[in-house]
Amino acid sequence: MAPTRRLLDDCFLHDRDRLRHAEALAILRERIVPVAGQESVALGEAHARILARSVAASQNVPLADNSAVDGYAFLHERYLSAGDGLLPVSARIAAGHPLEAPLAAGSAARIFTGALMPEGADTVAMQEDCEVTERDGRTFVHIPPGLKPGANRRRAGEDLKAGEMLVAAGTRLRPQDIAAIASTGADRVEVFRKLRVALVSSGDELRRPGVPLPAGGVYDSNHFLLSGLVAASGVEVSDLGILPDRAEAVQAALSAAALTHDVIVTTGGASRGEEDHFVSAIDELGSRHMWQLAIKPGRPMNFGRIGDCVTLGLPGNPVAAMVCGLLYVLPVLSALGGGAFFEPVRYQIPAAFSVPKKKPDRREFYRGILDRDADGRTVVRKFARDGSGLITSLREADGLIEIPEEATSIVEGQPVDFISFGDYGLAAR
Ligand SMILES: Nc1nc2c(c(=O)[nH]1)N[C@H]1C(S)=C(S)[C@@H](COP(=O)(O)OP(=O)(O)OC[C@H]3O[C@@H](n4cnc5c(N)ncnc54)[C@H](O)[C@@H]3O)O[C@H]1N2
Ligand code: MOO
Repeated sequence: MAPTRRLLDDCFLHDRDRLRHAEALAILRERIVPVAGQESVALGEAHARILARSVAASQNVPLADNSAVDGYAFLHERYLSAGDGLLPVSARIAAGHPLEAPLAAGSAARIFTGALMPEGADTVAMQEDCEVTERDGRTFVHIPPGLKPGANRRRAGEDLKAGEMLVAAGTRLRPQDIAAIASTGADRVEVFRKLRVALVSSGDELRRPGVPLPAGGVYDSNHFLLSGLVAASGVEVSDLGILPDRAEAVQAALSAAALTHDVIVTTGGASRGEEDHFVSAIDELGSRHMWQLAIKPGRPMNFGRIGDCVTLGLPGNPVAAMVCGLLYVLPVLSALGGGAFFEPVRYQIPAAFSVPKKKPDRREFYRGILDRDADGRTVVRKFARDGSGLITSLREADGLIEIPEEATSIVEGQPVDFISFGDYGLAAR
């Protein structure tokens, strides 16, 4: 039987006693209940929103057979029997201007990409392959041999069939999903309402950029890191600014914010120094579901609730804030907002580095840089410096290298798990 872990109440524990990544995810998955509110939005407003009601295709796409190329349309059977492949051109059909009558028997139609196939034609030859001649004031086209019946014709419903499930409820709408819905003629979708997310930074040392720093001051860079990360998941962000290191001020701000937000994301003040007040504020105002994880960086991460509002407390060190933002905050926002509690894809990539000694019992995340070895194989390098305060490492990296709890060393060439920033839309271009 797995040993039960006690509720962690101090930061001087051994990693063995801390909550593991998988346990933290299990707690989050279990305790997050999606918001109920829904609304109808126009497709133009639907990007990154989470679909609340599944959408089925109301009609075939394409609606009718049409030409895939600019060329000449004809009836395959007749072209075979014509022998020399020479057909008179009896019509011209542009996209949006269908032929009113059937195509004259034994003739071809000049046709353009996307134009409706006329009745009496089933195949199209590309114009580059055809030879056009004028004879006695009439135009003839020579269709090359070897075309299969139905060539270059797009069939009605080949993209979507009427009635087919198109996008399932719970999907975060991507441009290609919205394009598919638009292709069926629907102009609105039912989505979950936007989550209201409050962002709070904490620490007497912090200042917003634009003012001079006092001695010992630090600019609040995490605000911009986290607001960008969460805004990309289609939520409404309110900026609650910087809270001082005073218990009453932190409590007052959190209890007020909890009344008007679905989620409060804090950064800093997450460990339990005397100047760190978030954890005690959550204990005072609501309940804490987890704190102190067996991960590096990100150890002081916490999760709790004040009334109906979920609180996610991220460490102040920027690298830890980003790691926790990607691994915990984004899946929580997705699940709360009606979507999936998603797991990032792990790519197995050979390590171009070695770690002779890793502490067991904790999961470590290094900043990984993709590279090629002498044979052209993709490998992953580790950003040389480990500091949790190095924003540079987040900018240089292509993603996170994830080393599981049980590992005690990494040998060069060994495959390691890689989580790509690109999968979050955060790749450098
Ligand atoms: N005795 C212990 N000390 C520390 C522990 C521990 O377990 N025991 N954990 C360390 C770890 S791990 C981390 S991570 C940090 C995080 O602690 P906090 O969340 O309480 O963060 P702060 O102490 O407020 O700040 C840490 C660091 O980050 C800078 N910071 C804070 N907020 C921002 C911001 N918005 N933008 C940019 N930089 C920020 C802050 O100035 C500090 O340098 O605690 C370790 N200590
Ligand atoms: O684990 Mo902290 O989260 O070192 O940066």
